[in-house]
Amino acid sequence: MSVVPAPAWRRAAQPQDVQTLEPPLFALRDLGVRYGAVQALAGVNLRVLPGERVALVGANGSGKSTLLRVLHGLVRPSAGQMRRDGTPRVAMVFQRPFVLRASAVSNVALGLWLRGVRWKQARAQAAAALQRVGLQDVVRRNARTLSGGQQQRLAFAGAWALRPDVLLLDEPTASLDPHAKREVEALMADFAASHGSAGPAQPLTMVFSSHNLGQVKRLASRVVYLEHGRVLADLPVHDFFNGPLPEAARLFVKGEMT
Ligand SMILES: Nc1ncnc2c1ncn2[C@@H]1O[C@H](COP(=O)(O)OP(=O)(O)OP(=O)(O)O)[C@@H](O)[C@H]1O
Repeated sequence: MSVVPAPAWRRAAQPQDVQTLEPPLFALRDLGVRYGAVQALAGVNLRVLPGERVALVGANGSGKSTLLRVLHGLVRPSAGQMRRDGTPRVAMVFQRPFVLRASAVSNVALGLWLRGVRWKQARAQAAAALQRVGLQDVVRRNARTLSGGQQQRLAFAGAWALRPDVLLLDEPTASLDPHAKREVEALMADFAASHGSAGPAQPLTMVFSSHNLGQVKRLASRVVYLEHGRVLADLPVHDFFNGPLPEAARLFVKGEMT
């Protein structure tokens, strides 16, 4: 009798199959999240390793934002558990970043000040972060008057100023025009090639949600496909786009690519 190997996506969905010497930054086991009657995540098993660039894909309402919020610690699981290795610094860029009616530099500095950095130092770090994202010419502009793309870069500066080990991005280019999209994507690639708070030996880890599968192909090292709060496929990016997929994921990819 010949033994037919399980499809790659089925094997990859089993966390015990992931062999690595490195401890995962995040290890989620049978994790579930409920918002009242809504089961936003169910039975999620996921390990995120240092330096990975994980893309979360799936239809609206499949649980991508919730998963990012769990990783950030903003949403508590209602079932299962999440383990974190050590205390990585985690920063998140939200889908609709909140922008204060204040200068760009004050917007970024405020995030640092709220974490205990003195105001003068916070402003200096904020200015450096704005430079990092190419906003050095609008440091003193009222942030509300910045374009959509600039406001998104402002949000990136806010995250960058925290010197994160893990960067979580919720549909970072969703509402941007093509030019701004390209700029923000270039920034994501640039950040992905950076390192965490411990220096060059510690590559930055990125987890982002996206409906833009071209972007996923360009930026991700691994793709997690969610449907109705469950992980249906968890594959290296090449396998996700070239290998066999569960039917629902295959149809999703086909639909999003057209
Ligand atoms: N605060 C909340 N209260 C109640 N239900 C919520 C809340 N946040 C999310 N949900 C529900 O949980 C499910 C998962 O939502 P989530 O925002 O995580 O999905 P998503 O994949 O990020 O969607 P999108 O692509 O539209 O951003 C959806 O059914 C959503 O309506």
